Amino acid sequence: MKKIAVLTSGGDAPGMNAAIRSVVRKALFEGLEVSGVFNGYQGLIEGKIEQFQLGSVGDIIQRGGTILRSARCPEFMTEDGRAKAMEQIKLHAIEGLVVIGGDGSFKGANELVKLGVPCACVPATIDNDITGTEFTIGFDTALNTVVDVIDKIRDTATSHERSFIVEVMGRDAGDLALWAGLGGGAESIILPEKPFNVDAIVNRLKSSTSRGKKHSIIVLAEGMMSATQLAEILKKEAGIETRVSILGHMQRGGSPSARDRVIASQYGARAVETLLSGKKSSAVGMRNHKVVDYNLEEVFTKREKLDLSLVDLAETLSI
Ligand SMILES: Nc1ncnc2c1ncn2[C@@H]1O[C@H](COP(=O)(O)OP(=O)(O)OP(=O)(O)O)[C@@H](O)[C@H]1O
Ligand SMILES: O=P(O)(O)OC[C@H]1O[C@](O)(CO)[C@@H](O)[C@@H]1O
Ligand SMILES: [Mg+2]
Repeated sequence: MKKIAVLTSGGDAPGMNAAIRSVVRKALFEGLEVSGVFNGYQGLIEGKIEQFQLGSVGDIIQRGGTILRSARCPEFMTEDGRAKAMEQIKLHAIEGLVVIGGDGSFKGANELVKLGVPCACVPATIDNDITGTEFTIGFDTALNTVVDVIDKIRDTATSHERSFIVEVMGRDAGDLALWAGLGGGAESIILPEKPFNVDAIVNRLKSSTSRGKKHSIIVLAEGMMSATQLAEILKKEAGIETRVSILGHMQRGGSPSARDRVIASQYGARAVETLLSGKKSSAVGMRNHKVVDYNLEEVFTKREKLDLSLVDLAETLSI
């Protein structure tokens, strides 16, 4: 193998830059040529490909977002789109591709594998929703961002003796909401993975009010419902007034946490090693504090269950 390329795809995640740096520098260290593909699969289709040197990834380990830019690319979901991407891969003599992104980006890589392109996938998404790895790049930074915001909301919730609903990203997964709820001391956490029980939430709010607790924070995962919907339900069913705070894209921004930089550095280098070792279709990740690589197919099997005992713990601790 003489030349590989790297791209970032799907929603950006803090730590993607640290992963790009790791891929590029490890590849150069191993004597490979390495190119950066701009704008994800869209850039692959359009041939937005540049050869990288050591200096191309200088001063980026601490930066949020992705210097390669990212995209959601419907054209790549079509055979025609992928055929155009294959022309560029051949034109640039790319023999292996590192795809940094989420589950959708991994599906895209799997399609390229079927067309004969060896791919190594690096999990990077604030959603933490990739089967086979305990942690994705970006999750830790987003978690710290959300907890920081919950702390701030609690100040005003306490001062005004109000209940707040904080809507957290995560697409269909509740990981970010669960960890942020526990870390932020939320009174209730509502997740797509757990049946929604309006009575239980109302009872918790009422019993804490009767004990003199006048404020509360409900953390809601976006995949369950919208915060506005939940506020309406609580108003209609129990006459409970809440303020709504939808955190939105601020959760994807900011300088990556030290932990995200470390795992990004580990994952990126491991992805290059898997390509060099001749593996054609792999993903890297973390299991029991160890960096691993595994067959990409595993990502598309059923997702491990979220540890819902953490919801019970959060509720026990916030009575
Ligand atoms: N089944 C598929 N076949 C081919 N390409 C796909 C497929 N699914 C997704 N992709 C490609 O991957 C891109 C990114 O996927 P998606 O928008 O789901 O984000 P992601 O990688 O899961 O990241 P995140 O969820 O963090 O935003 C898509 O826009 C598309 O170009
Ligand atoms: O940035 P977009 O395209 O609006 O996508 C938002 C989605 O992307 C994510 O931020 C990352 O997958 C999800 O949590 C969220 O549902
Ligand atoms: Mg995804």
